Amino acid sequence: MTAAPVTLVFLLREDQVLLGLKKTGFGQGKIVGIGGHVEPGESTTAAAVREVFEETSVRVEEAELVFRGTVKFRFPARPDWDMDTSVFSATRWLGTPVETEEIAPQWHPLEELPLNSMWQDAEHWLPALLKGPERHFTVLMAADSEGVEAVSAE
Ligand SMILES: Nc1[nH]c(=O)nc2c1ncn2[C@H]1C[C@H](O)[C@@H](COP(=O)(O)OP(=O)(O)OP(=O)(O)O)O1
Repeated sequence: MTAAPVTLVFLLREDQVLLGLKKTGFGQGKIVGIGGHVEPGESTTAAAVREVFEETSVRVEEAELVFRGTVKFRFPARPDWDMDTSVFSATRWLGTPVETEEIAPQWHPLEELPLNSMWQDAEHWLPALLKGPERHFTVLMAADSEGVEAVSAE
């Protein structure tokens, strides 16, 4: 089965990052990054812009997106959940994040990421992608599709 292309966009202001409490669907109840599926025929950056707007009402220009790397999520017990994630950040946008049906946006200090409330794999890739140069990770999920079996980085 082919992994679905998805995006994550991390808005950065001073020493904070915008995350959100996922209220519905995949990852419900977890604090997650803003993003979602790339639609057929859509570019990755266009999908990133659309998902930020749909989930937070914030407008980001495609030109403001900085590519930070990739994360491949592999769910051996649920191959239909496999995703190939393109990760972006942005420091300029229009508007203030507002709660939507899908996400309650929250600013978090970069030095105090809410890793205990996120997907268990986030600690392995999120701090590195937010801070460092471009990186490429593969996350192999455990059989329960919650724990982490292995993480590799290029
Ligand atoms: N193991 C994992 N750890 C993590 O931190 N984020 C993960 C993850 N597996 C998937 N994701 C993220 C990547 C992507 O941004 C998001 C996919 O979420 P959604 O299903 O909510 O996508 P959409 O917003 O397109 O929603 P739908 O249109 O309702 O499918 O989940």
